[in-house]
Amino acid sequence: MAADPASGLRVENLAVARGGLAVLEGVSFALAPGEALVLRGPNGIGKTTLLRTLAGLQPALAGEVSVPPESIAYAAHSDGIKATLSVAENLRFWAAVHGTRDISEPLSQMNLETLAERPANSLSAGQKRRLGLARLLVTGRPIWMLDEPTVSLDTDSVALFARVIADHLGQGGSALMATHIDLGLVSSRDLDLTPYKARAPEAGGISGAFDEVLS
Ligand SMILES: Nc1ncnc2c1ncn2[C@@H]1O[C@H](COP(=O)(O)OP(=O)(O)OP(=O)(O)O)[C@@H](O)[C@H]1O
Repeated sequence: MAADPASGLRVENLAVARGGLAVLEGVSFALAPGEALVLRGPNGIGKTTLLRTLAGLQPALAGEVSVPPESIAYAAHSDGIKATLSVAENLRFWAAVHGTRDISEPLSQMNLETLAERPANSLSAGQKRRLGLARLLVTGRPIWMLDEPTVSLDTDSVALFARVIADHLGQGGSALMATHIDLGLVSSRDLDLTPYKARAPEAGGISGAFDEVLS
């Protein structure tokens, strides 16, 4: 049986793949309630792939994850926004899906009150990003996974976002983030994924045969 999400997230010996090829192998870490962990590593190392796997959007090649995807709220680049619904309708939709609370607090926390009746497809990139982050608040899920959450956000919105994360951590939530900026969170740690880069397939395998055709 899966562990209680309140006891945090443990990942052991995880291997993940993209496009049919192993990207990361042997990834192990723990994320305690109240803690933020920032994934680091060069472009293409597998930060997004790791987040997608933990969120249950794709299967792992190997390894153990201590909590089910239902404990995790994932915010990706595309944010899951319904373009033809208004900001408020988007949040009401997600609140209904997750059986959670009123949307007024998330609207105010992400500074979206004056945009509540605007169709989502008329928002700027940064405003869309704020709506995607407000969605996290209505999920009521304890573990947030965020892929470059501050892209397109202006300085004030980054500060707003950092406050929302700090509140979430203060309430016993946790956050796993791929971000290149320093959010100034007191309790955050870094996890460099570079040492977990999967070994290249053996020469003579499919890619080896492909090289021979090209040469
Ligand atoms: N749809 C796809 N099909 C095949 N390969 C993919 C696909 N998306 C990503 N990849 C490859 O998978 C590997 C891991 O990509 P991923 O997006 O997880 O890296 P990342 O660390 O998040 O990168 P970045 O810092 O650039 O966002 C890369 O080599 C990438 O080229």
